[in-house]
Amino acid sequence: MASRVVTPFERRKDVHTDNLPVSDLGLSKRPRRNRRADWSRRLVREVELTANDLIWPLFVIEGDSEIAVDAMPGVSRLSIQAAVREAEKAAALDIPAIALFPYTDPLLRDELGSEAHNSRNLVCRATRAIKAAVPEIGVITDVALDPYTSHGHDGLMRDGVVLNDESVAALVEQALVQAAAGADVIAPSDMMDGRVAAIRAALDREGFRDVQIMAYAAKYASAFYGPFRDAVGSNVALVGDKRTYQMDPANGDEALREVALDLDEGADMVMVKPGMPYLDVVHRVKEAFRVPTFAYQVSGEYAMIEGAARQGWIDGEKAMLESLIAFKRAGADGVLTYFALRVAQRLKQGRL
Ligand SMILES: NCc1[nH]cc(CCC(=O)O)c1CC(=O)O
Ligand SMILES: [Mg+2]
Repeated sequence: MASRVVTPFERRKDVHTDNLPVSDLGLSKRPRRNRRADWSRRLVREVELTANDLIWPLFVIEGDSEIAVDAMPGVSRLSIQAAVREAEKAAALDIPAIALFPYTDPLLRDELGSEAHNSRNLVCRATRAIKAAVPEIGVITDVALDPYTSHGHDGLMRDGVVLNDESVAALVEQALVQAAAGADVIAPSDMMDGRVAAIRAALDREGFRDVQIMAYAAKYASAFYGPFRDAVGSNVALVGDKRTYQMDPANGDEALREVALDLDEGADMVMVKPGMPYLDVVHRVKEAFRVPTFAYQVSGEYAMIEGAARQGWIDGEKAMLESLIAFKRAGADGVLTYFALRVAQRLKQGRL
């Protein structure tokens, strides 16, 4: 992009500095030298954001109409046909992958989350339609029962307890129908122990050896998921909270243990979630394991930036870009972000 020649505000005639006393600290080291000109700032820049860093989460819903997500201005639940069109747009802008999340009809939700392993469910049909129309884009599907259970939890429940091993069996079935529908990447977001190994074994057994696993390895019990739960309708019913399986926000070392387990069990990529409040975790994971590491800028983070921007309280475009470059600086190889399309459009136009 051509950089315009502008008079630094220091040298503008209308800014009166005549009365300032001259002073010289005699410094030999002046970090500001590298920051004086746009060309120099670009030259010393350490990390860059490109379309290749982006994964775009999309919400899908049955029927033909788009339904706005109240707490995520600018985000809607899309029909399968609309999701196909958005996937086409994303591919044209070189976004490598999209991640699908369904709003399931409440009538299809039950105690067992049975709809999760219906091979004709919304996510499976959306995956088939997108892979048929836009084979070049990666499709990531979420493995967890919360969009399908009447109680809103990610696993199966008995006497108020979210069961681990029983849930893993259900998650394996869910992963298999997604892989059969053409998902390129299975992304377990449920935080049950041992689910990566179980899913890997089942995928291999059923002929899906090349289907990748992106593990939500360090997923925290977070208030920043609020708008997402509204979007997929899992908040209405949610009994209690998810602190018996999602991580305590106070823990960092534990994230390294979780990531080590998921890698050991066969995860191809790992994720830290949420994003911005957990950049230290992203950094530690990348430093410790040097594996493909992703961060999820979750719904509540999007809502904070976009909500404040729409009020005119912050510059939304700048806050969006700053938040995303921060993930790269922390060591993330990529970011799941609801801003993906907007950022990719800007990158294409060279407006960064
Ligand atoms: N297992 C479901 C799931 N997968 C992704 C998100 C959150 C994504 C977001 O907030 O954008 C959640 C919500 C939750 O765990 O309650
Ligand atoms: Mg784990």
